[in-house]
Amino acid sequence: MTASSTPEIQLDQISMRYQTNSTEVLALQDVTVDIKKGEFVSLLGPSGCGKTTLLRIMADLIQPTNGEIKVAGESARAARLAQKYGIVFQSPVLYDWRRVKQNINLPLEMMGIKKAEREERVDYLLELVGLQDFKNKYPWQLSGGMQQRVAIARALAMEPEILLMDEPFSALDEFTREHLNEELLSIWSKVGSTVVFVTHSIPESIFLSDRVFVLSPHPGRLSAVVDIPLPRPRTPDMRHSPAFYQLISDIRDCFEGV
Ligand SMILES: Nc1ncnc2c1ncn2[C@@H]1O[C@H](COP(=O)(O)OP(=O)(O)OP(=O)(O)O)[C@@H](O)[C@H]1O
Repeated sequence: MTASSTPEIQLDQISMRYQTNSTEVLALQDVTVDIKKGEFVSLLGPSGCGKTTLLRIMADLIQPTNGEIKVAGESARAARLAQKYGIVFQSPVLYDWRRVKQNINLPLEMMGIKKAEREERVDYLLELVGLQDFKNKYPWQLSGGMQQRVAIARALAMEPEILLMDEPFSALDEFTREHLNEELLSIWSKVGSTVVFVTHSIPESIFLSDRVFVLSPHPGRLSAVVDIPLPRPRTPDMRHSPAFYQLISDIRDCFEGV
């Protein structure tokens, strides 16, 4: 999978100020960056540095106080209305009374897609996330990692151009998380979406991304953009390579002194 040079998401001087009764929080200040079509980028930073805020601005769930965002040359609102986004949250938001296949089917039903096409697409998605044998189970019968795979399949149902993921694996154990990182890359190589992935894990951001956007807190600023030149496909052994350790060290250095 290679990213094209066309900017898919353009953030220009984005600032976000939250107003509560007594206080004001400057959550983001002057974030300017382009994300290319087909690129996999991570937003990395400590708790409270504005990662979720930035993702929500990209998704058109909240409006920035200042600055402009363009998605494929149009507003984020136009992109949302054109169903360009798939979103995966930290905890999988699944309907417990619907079977796995019905959860994945939901956005397709809502869009009025014909039954035969829906069935074909759900089968493809189940295969993509490796859950064919579990399609008739209910979410509560699945492990946390499997539930998150259902959420990913559902987010991909409308074939979104852009997949926005907010710490999707942070509640999972280390083994499951690393395994799902590999699966996510395999899925991404097949669907070709642009991915924006929020994490506070340095190794996770390196393993997944083409570029890592390092955010520093109070106020949230883009303090560095780090290229990850590791070859693709990424393999588990890369996590133990000198190049990987060097990138961890480089990114740690970005946090020093901020
Ligand atoms: N709705 C809100 N009202 C007021 N302040 C908010 C609101 N949402 C976020 N904030 C504040 O904005 C800052 C950035 O929050 P945000 O959730 O974007 O950070 P984050 O990097 O995603 O954190 P975490 O890793 O803990 O999820 C924080 O100081 C937070 O308290």
